[in-house]
Amino acid sequence: MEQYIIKGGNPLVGEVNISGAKNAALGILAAAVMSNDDVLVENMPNVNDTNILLQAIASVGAKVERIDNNTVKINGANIRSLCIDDGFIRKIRASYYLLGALLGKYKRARVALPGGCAIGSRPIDQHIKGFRALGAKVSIENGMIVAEADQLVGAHIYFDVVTVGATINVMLAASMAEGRTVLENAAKEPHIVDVANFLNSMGADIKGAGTDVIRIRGVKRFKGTEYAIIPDQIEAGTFMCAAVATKGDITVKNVIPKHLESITAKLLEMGAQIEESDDAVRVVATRRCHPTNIKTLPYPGFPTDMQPQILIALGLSDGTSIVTESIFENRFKYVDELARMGSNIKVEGNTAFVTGVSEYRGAKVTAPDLRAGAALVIAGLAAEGFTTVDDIHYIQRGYENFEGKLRSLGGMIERVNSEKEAQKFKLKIG
Ligand SMILES: CC(=O)N[C@H]1[C@@H](OP(=O)(O)OP(=O)(O)OC[C@H]2O[C@@H](n3ccc(=O)[nH]c3=O)[C@H](O)[C@@H]2O)O[C@H](CO)[C@@H](O)[C@@H]1O
Ligand SMILES: C=C(OP(=O)(O)O)C(=O)O
Repeated sequence: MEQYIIKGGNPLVGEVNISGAKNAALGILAAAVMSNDDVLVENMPNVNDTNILLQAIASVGAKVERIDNNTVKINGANIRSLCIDDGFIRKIRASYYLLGALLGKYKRARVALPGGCAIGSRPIDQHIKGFRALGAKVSIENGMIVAEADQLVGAHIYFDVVTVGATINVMLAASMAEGRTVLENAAKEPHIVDVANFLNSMGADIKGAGTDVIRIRGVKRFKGTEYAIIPDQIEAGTFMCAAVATKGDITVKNVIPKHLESITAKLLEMGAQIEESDDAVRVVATRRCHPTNIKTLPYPGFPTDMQPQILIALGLSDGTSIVTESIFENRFKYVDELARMGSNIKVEGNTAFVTGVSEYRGAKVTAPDLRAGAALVIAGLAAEGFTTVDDIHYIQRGYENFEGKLRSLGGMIERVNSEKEAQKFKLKIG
């Protein structure tokens, strides 16, 4: 099993290019099959989740052509099966976008129930409610979500909770329904806007994405398009927190600073210096950071996908912070792992009381999920001594060339496959 070996204690310094947003890419790649013409998607993050989705798209007959590392051409003209199920697709969350896309285009689909990070119960009732409101019959049969409709008809849908997945999924299906759909209490994340912009570039008629009311007029068919995915807000935020945790100086490049505002605001409160330009943000941290309180919220609030990474920095602050996780009920599992590194954190329900320690000490830890895994890597880079992070396949789901980017900032990190390789790395860097 692959693991990361890290020798910590060095500030991370330099510039890093941020990849395309995983959570936008997943919606966009699924949506691409709705056109029968060529769709070129640029700035696609080359990560396990996008690769699994592309394999699934290809397995039902869509043409998938890799142009280069971050560009793919998709043509959905010859889709021959509307049933998507394999061991891999069951592991990712965004498999459910194929349901919305295929239901919209062909009025029926069967897709395995989604997986994704085990961070809470993650129901899909709002997706089902939305599809049903459009006139589909939806059932769960042997681990598959089955949706079919004689005709999809636009509807007025009020989501009971603010949900990214259901907003995108119902938007996909409604974009090819008859007539008008209004989505109320819609999620406003940048990737919702990106998926809507992508659909519009194929000929959809979607207005209001980025606000909590999205209005969609269904169209009969989509044309081809060329589209570049937005930069990844969460990857950028992860490197920004790494700068603070390691008392470094990192410029994240190819970003949209507006998307990072909730993260920037918290890092400023923690005492970091921040410089913004049109498409870059520099984070400089010269001394131990200050504590602050954080509550995760839907956009434009502080993202739940950034909670573990900022908590790693707060765990080294000069006081006590309160971090409240309001989106997923089980997103503090990594705190037990961090305790092995000498942290002082107490979790009660959805709240973590984080008392800063002067340093982390290297230890052997296991990544429980994607963002917590990345957070433990940052802890390792900030820690004294060697850290081993196991189960790094979680991290590879969503970070492109994570260790390469960290190395370019001076991080001493190696991906190894055996104890022998681990020892070799340790001997090399001493
Ligand atoms: C692939 C992808 O884009 N994943 C992101 C997406 O996940 P995902 O789309 O699964 O998350 P949602 O925004 O849907 O979930 C938000 C909240 O709504 C609840 N809920 C959701 C759907 C539903 O039908 N019923 C329901 O009750 C969830 O349990 C959760 O408490 O948004 C999350 C919140 O920003 C991020 O952490 C994930 O990285
Ligand atoms: C939770 C995440 O992803 P997913 O919804 O795909 O599990 C994430 O990206 O942090």
